[in-house]
Amino acid sequence: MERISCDICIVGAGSAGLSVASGAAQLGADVVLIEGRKMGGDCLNFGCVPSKALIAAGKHAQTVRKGGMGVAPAAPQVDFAAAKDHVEAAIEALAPADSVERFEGLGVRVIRDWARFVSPTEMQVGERRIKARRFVLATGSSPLVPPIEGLDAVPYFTNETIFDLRERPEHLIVIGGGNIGMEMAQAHRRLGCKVTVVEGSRALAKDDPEAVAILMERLRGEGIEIVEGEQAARVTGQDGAVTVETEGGRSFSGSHLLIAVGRKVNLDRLDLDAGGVKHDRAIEVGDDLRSTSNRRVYAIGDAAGRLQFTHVAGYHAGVVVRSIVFGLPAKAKQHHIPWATYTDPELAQVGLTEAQAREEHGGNLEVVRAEYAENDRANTEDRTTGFVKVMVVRGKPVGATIVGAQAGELIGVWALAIANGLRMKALADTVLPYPTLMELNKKAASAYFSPRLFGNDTLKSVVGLIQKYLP
Ligand SMILES: Cc1cc2nc3c(=O)[nH]c(=O)nc-3n(C[C@H](O)[C@H](O)[C@H](O)COP(=O)(O)OP(=O)(O)OC[C@H]3O[C@@H](n4cnc5c(N)ncnc54)[C@H](O)[C@@H]3O)c2cc1C
Ligand SMILES: NC(=O)c1ccc[n+]([C@@H]2O[C@H](COP(=O)([O-])OP(=O)(O)OC[C@H]3O[C@@H](n4cnc5c(N)ncnc54)[C@H](O)[C@@H]3O)[C@@H](O)[C@H]2O)c1
Repeated sequence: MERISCDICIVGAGSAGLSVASGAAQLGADVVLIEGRKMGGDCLNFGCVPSKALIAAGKHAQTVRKGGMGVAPAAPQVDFAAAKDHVEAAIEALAPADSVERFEGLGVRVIRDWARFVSPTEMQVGERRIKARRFVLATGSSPLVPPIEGLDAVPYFTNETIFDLRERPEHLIVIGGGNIGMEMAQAHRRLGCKVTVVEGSRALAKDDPEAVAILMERLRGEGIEIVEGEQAARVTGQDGAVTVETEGGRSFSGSHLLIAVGRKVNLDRLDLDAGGVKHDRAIEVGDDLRSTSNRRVYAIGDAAGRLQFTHVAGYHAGVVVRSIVFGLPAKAKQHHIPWATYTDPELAQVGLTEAQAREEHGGNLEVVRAEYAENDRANTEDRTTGFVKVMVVRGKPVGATIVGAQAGELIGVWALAIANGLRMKALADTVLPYPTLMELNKKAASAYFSPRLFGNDTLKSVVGLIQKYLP
């Protein structure tokens, strides 16, 4: 058996693990990186990249279908397998950045196998025993397969298999109306499938209901059947013909089934008990992302059981690099983390929603808005659906919600403001190029000052005096 000693042993080469590996190795630490499946993890292979590529193909088809601005609408000729080639090409284009070669080039020792604890200070990886000063568990998550009656006997897809499907599903039934469910529903609909979403409570329930309502109207307008408040209880059928029955007694039939009901943290292979690492559904960590029971161990990304996004994985990586490599105190915060759902229109959030802000700040809250319908660029491009809504407390933004074109880009300004404690004045004072959608953000910031400026009688009296005496 080979024995390896290192400074940092990272388990999982997804967004979280790779970010720690590259940062720590480039700063001079001796790093071992272990990956049991595919380099790049979920985001590259089964998550963000393939989903955004498929969404882009759907958007293309929709542009043709919709026509407008003098261009005749036409039925798009969709080659579903070619759309999947595009998905594959996007993954291939990005894969070198996550490859063994790149990381070995940075001085990381990469081992392709599964890792498990054998003691609080050692992991076993195949025939190798690894002793490390610090372990970083970045094992990610997998699709949760719920205990729905009959599911074990019916063919179904998850995010790990749906992108390999090369024949267009006639009618895709999606169980779960979260981020995955709604993004995949619209992409498939636009590529020519019938789509039904069966959601147990409310679709996109973590987002602002007013913004979600606008998105739902568009999705339903495109012909997606979205059934809310219907928990899937039983499935029957075979290849090409599946039926979902709900607790409420309704049933929905289609040709293919996608399960998108949430995530399960990958802990099974780690033998956490042997490592003395406390866990429930995720690894138990404090805000420092350090195990509460084994101080050599950190958990980051999806494995930390907090918000599950690629940018959060990257952020966690920065926090632990600071702590492990420099020995400095570091904590992961959550109040400044944005997210976006890449439907059309996009939906994005950072900080508190309006409801959360009302609960937390009561009478101190002011909500300011800007409408896409009043933005010049949105009008020139016929993208007038949506709004920017900013929650402000004593001159500082505490949350922002955007639904509309490029919401995922526009939310960045509010993420910057909240992360850095900027005041609304900073945004109102910024000069932006005209005509841009970004001006929506400035308009919302200006809306905060308008009543203070233009509805201020004292100020008006002062202006009157100045005007009287100015030469
Ligand atoms: C369909 C879909 C779309 C998404 N879209 C977005 C998006 O647009 N934007 C966004 O921010 N987020 C998105 N996400 C979420 C994002 O993909 C995850 O938050 C992110 O990939 C988490 O990174 P991670 O490094 O924590 O885990 P992962 O990427 O899951 O990596 C963990 C790795 O650890 C390996 N591993 C596990 N156990 C062991 C072991 N014992 N030994 C060795 N290796 C092990 C796994 O094989 C895996 O490769 C999406 C997710 C899905 C499913
Ligand atoms: N754009 C993005 O950033 C993006 C995209 C996709 C996924 N993700 C990440 O992946 C995570 C997982 O996404 P997800 O959509 O699988 O989970 P989710 O938790 O966001 O949504 C799951 C939905 O399934 C519903 N549900 C659960 N059991 C059900 C049942 N039996 N019948 C009907 N409905 C049921 C829930 O009520 C919930 O609305 C997200 O939370 C996010 O962190 C991010």
